[in-house]
Amino acid sequence: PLVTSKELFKKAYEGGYAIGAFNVNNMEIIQGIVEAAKEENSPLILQVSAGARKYARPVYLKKLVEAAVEDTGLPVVLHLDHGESFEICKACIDDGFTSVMIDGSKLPFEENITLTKKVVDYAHEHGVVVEAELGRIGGVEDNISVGEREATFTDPDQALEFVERTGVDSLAIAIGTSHGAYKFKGEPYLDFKRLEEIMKRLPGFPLVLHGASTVLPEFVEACNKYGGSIHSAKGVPEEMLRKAASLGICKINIDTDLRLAMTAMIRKYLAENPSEFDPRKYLGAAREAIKEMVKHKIRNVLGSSNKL
Ligand SMILES: O=C(COP(=O)(O)O)N(O)CCCCOP(=O)(O)O
Ligand code: NA
Ligand SMILES: [Zn+2]
Repeated sequence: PLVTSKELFKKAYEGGYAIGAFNVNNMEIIQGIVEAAKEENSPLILQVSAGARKYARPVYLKKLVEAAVEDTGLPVVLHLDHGESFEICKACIDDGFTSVMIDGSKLPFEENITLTKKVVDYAHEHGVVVEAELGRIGGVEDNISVGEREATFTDPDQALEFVERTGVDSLAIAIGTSHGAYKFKGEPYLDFKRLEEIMKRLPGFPLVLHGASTVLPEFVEACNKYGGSIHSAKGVPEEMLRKAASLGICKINIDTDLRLAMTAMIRKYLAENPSEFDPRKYLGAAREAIKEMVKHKIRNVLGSSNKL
């Protein structure tokens, strides 16, 4: 069935593990992710960005996720990733999503609170949970100085006030990650001191880590071996993610690692099978690559195997 993340996060917090939140854009990606979670007996969040809704059109993604739930019997959270307006959150809630993110992190503090509270009120009326964001998760190429770090990372006192005033169910925090494949120019760094300060103020409250792909080198190399050109790509070491999962981080967002695994596999397949032109061959190989990547994340990063 489709479920909210409320109980999943509570168990994850107490159990010292995290739930994977994987972005979906088409059938093969959904199938690969869900097959992995089934085999690992793991709770799962499938998340849809605004870009995915535009690419696949909402009804296709909704029906594909419903098909995955029917086919596997898995409890799945269907989550809107980075909703930027009340309207898109409302549309997803009305469309049967069980969780939405309202990302007001670009707004001033008070406006983020007002917008988030409006979404929380509507969502809670409909039995849906809400994730918000405080602090700026960097863009793709951000490499920020200490000064900027203070300005963009989540302030622990503000986090407490934000949660109290909005009633939000989970909070995406900024402690050094950024979206995409180019997260760090220097050494990877997550501000665990800041995470612990936030946890002190919000004991037991589910925190969310965005920009949590590792950008595994073997997949970047495979992309480049078969015609790709991806350079200076760097992500969050899996050791750091395991530490975050053992702490108050209950949801870990992963998209880039799936993109790299899928792209490497398709490039490799086409290079090694030049006379093949049946899309099921390379899309099927891509599906397998997604499945293996998600199983790896569940086992090696999230710790959510056999937690269903
Ligand atoms: O935190 C993350 C993923 O972080 P990652 O890039 O480290 O995997 N996410 O929230 C996923 C962002 C996906 C963006 O999707 P569109 O291209 O459709 O806008
Ligand atoms: Na955790
Ligand atoms: Zn994100």
